[in-house]
Amino acid sequence: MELKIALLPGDGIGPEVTEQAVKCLHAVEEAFNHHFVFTEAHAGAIAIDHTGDPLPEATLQVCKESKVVLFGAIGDPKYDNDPSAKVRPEQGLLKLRKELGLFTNIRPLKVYPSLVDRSPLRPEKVAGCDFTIYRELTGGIYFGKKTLSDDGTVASDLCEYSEKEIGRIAHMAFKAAKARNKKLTLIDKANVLETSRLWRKVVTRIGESYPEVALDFLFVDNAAMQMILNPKQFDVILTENMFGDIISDEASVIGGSIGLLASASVGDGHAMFEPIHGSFPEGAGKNIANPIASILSASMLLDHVGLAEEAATVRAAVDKAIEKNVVTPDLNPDGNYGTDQVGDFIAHSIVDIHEHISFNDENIEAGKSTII
Ligand SMILES: NC(=O)C1=CN([C@@H]2O[C@H](COP(=O)(O)OP(=O)(O)OC[C@H]3O[C@@H](n4cnc5c(N)ncnc54)[C@H](O)[C@@H]3O)[C@@H](O)[C@H]2O)C=CC1
Ligand SMILES: CC(C)CC(=O)C(=O)O
Ligand SMILES: [Mg+2]
Repeated sequence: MELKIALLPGDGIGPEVTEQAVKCLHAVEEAFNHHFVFTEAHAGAIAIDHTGDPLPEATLQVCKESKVVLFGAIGDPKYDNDPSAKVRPEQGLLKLRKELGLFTNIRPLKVYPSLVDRSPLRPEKVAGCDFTIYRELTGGIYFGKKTLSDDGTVASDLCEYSEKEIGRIAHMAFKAAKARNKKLTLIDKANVLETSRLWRKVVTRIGESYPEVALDFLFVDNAAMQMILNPKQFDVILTENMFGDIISDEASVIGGSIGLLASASVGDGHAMFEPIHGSFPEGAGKNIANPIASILSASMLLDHVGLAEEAATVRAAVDKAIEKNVVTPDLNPDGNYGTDQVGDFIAHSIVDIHEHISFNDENIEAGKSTII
């Protein structure tokens, strides 16, 4: 298959982890005889440095002309430490999500058996934990009107949702739940927020078309607690933009590190794949960032374009690295493996696994840590 991939490494550790994902995609090309055409472009702080714009028009064009986008991370302390900055790296990412119509962000969490002891929670609480978060990505408070009074003492951010915005992601989450363990939990704050009450109404109505899926509701404060008390109760979580952002970082520690969590953003036709973490500026240039979230994002990309066996092979190679403890310091502070070495190991394993294992429908499905 010939496939056009837009590559936006971004800032901080973004380029380092994306490099490993590209290495793994090259290994897939070699093993399966595909041809991937990468076009690299700037986004985030690096794009501001070059053009003054965190999402230059040329970058947006590259993304629109490619079948899929592989994104690293954006963000830089020089903007984080300057609250008065008018142009910020994060605006580029938000605009990109909006422009590409990526209204659904899928963030799967799976606890690897060999990492159970890395979780800050007790092993029996987390062993076997496997759920997926469906986070709305192009609406809500991140996109609402912002105001700041002339004297700078009063600010506001508007949170707005329409039935249409809620309905389209709700259908995707119900379909995912139907294909998984048939449970959907809507996380909201319907005891306080009007937007949350609209979410409940729309999701309840849509739920009638999915009678096999058990729907329940949790207020977000309780959900944050339940995530730690009993994470195995979850199957598919559906939530709005900001709650999903927060809950998914919290969920990531269950599995041992945020450096393991990948995501797929889909919607009107375009699709983008990125780790859930940020640019981890303190880790940049030190060869310590975990590349697995980026590599698993690449595996979600392969699934998305119909290359299921290739995606399963990447996941199997990641499983092998984790089982053999070929992991970065976030998972093994006493180990000897950096970002590069983990990327090399997984890339070599992809070729090796392809030579020795033939995936059928059953074992492809068994590695279902990705799209649903
Ligand atoms: N999608 C994106 O591009 C995102 C960008 N950001 C931006 O990133 C910058 C830093 O934000 P933070 O709040 O510090 O979040 P962050 O996700 O970059 O880092 C938080 C902590 O998570 C750990 N971590 C993150 N990625 C890791 C990896 N691959 N391997 C090992 N450990 C990892 C580190 O301990 C780090 O201190 C900010 O400018 C922020 O706006 C934040 C979140 C998402
Ligand atoms: C930096 C934000 C725009 C995004 C974020 O934190 C995320 O998508 O997880
Ligand atoms: Mg986030």
